[in-house]
Amino acid sequence: MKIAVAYASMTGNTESIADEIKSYLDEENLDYSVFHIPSDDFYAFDLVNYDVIFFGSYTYGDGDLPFELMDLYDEVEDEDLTGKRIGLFGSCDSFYPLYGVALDQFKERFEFAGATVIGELVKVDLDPDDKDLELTRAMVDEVLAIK
Ligand SMILES: Cc1cc2nc3c(=O)[nH]c(=O)nc-3n(C[C@H](O)[C@H](O)[C@H](O)COP(=O)(O)O)c2cc1C
Repeated sequence: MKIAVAYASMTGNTESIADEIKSYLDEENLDYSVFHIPSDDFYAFDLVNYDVIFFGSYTYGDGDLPFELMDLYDEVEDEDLTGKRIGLFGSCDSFYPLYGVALDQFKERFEFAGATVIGELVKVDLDPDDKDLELTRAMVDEVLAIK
């Protein structure tokens, strides 16, 4: 099973969730590749190389996608992601009316491309607390179907 953890994070909160996913995968002795977009190149066509993708996005602007994920979002439409299992996570801020909607948009787009988005969307209000990290691990369990 090939696993990727791919995410964008401007101020580090989404990265903290990604770090929890990485720790958990390490504990389970699972191999994975990590992409912090845009420092690491990761395009829509890279998704097809993985069976499982943990994909992280914060929400920006007025319920917008992060700028660095916009091309990927557009190009997912052209990929066939049938059979891919995806878990979505990201930091948001409940101060904003459009709370974490980037994740809803990615869910819709990944499903359009044939992928299965599994478990709850892990929307975290700013930096993750212990409860958020528990929910993150529960999402990973569901996506991997390991527990
Ligand atoms: C200019 C600006 C606009 C934002 N707009 C939203 C928004 O519409 N909805 C939301 O849930 N969060 C919004 N946020 C909050 C970010 O998603 C939040 O700060 C998050 O923790 C950033 O994640 P990161 O640390 O991984 O970069 C906004 C933040 C900024 C600075």
